[in-house]
Amino acid sequence: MLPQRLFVITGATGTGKTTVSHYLTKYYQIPRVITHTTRPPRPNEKNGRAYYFETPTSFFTKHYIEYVKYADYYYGSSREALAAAWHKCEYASIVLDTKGAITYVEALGDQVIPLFLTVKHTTALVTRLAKRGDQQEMIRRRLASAEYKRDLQLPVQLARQAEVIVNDEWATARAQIDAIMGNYGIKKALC
Ligand SMILES: Nc1nc2c(ncn2[C@@H]2O[C@H](COP(=O)(O)OP(=O)(O)O)[C@@H](O)[C@H]2O)c(=O)[nH]1
Ligand SMILES: Nc1ncnc2c1ncn2[C@@H]1O[C@H](COP(=O)(O)OP(=O)(O)O)[C@@H](O)[C@H]1O
Repeated sequence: MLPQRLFVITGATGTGKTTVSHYLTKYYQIPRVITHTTRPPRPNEKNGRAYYFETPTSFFTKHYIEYVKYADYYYGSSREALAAAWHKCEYASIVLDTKGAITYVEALGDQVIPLFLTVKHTTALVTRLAKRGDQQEMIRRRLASAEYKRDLQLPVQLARQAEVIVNDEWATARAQIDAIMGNYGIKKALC
């Protein structure tokens, strides 16, 4: 049996984690582990696709590998969702904050391939979040949070394994992702 591997996509808000996850699904058929959150959906976010959207009560009825509080909302990833993604393909991806990414590296070791996303100038992030349709108050709270500031830096616990992707220009970031996939022998339309 082939080893199961997990691309853990992490980095600060707006750096392109969701974009990368969608790219891996669309062009490499790598399934994404869907996580749970108490955050309200943004425009175009559908329940069961972007997240499982939960109430503060329903959130705590699930079984989590880990969960975090990020800028006032809870987010958690379940063992069942990871198993479901690995059932489809020996590679899967998950989008996590850096705290969650560290938990996964500690739990799964070299099965985890962290992809740390960053940008050269954080001013670009504000524009991106507004363009994405995030409400102004949400952007303000998000950028003022300790979690946002923390996630701008690559944590030391991820440094050995992480691929750092500077996503200023999508064409450049995409080429780097294609090169990473190539290094793992992953071809387009893998599963
Ligand atoms: N630890 C952990 N982080 C999660 C989980 N689901 C989502 N996140 C992270 O929570 C943070 C906030 O997510 P979101 O509200 O969608 O904002 P975004 O980063 O602007 O797309 C991001 O860093 C996500 O990667 C989870 O199950 N566990
Ligand atoms: N290289 C890029 N240049 C400009 N806009 C981008 C780039 N990468 C992603 N975006 C856009 O920026 C917004 C935030 O990206 P997203 O993938 O949602 O980030 P995250 O999941 O890290 O919060 C989205 O509207 C996305 O389409």
